[in-house]
Amino acid sequence: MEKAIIVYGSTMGNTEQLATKVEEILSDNYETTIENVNDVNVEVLKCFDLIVFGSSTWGAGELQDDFYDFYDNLDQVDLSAKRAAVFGPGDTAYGDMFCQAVDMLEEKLEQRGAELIQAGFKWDGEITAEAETSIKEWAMAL
Ligand SMILES: Cc1cc2nc3c(=O)[nH]c(=O)nc-3n(C[C@H](O)[C@H](O)[C@H](O)COP(=O)(O)O)c2cc1C
Repeated sequence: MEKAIIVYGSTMGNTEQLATKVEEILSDNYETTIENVNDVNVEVLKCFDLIVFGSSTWGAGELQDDFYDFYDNLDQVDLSAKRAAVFGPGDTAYGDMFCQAVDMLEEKLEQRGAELIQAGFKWDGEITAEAETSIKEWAMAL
């Protein structure tokens, strides 16, 4: 069975909630690992076929705080031959900065050689039952 890792950063629990739904779906087809970004080193990514990052957007279009060191350290790993995808909640009240962390992580993954296999999942507002259904559908295509 192929291996998938979900690495998430979450200040108030919204991204974490989405991450658990992604894991629920991926565990049907992958041997899955789910990690808070605070508890994981970039080196571990080498062991997985599919890499999924989840980050909310904070400040003005910035990564979730816990993601910064990990994001910088991604420059040290070669992710070619890895498949990847990114998700995150945000708020369209932030205009052009809506879910910008998703875009930043996608860009970084591509720079490191990973293949983005699906457009990022961006959710506006509260994590409702509808949000959970939508992210599960997104995860089914991974
Ligand atoms: C101070 C503050 C700044 C935020 N900045 C942005 C932003 O630039 N873009 C965006 O899409 N959402 C922004 N948000 C919304 C959060 O991303 C959203 O509440 C998200 O669900 C939080 O997820 P988390 O609990 O996993 O951290 C901001 C929220 C706060 C409170």
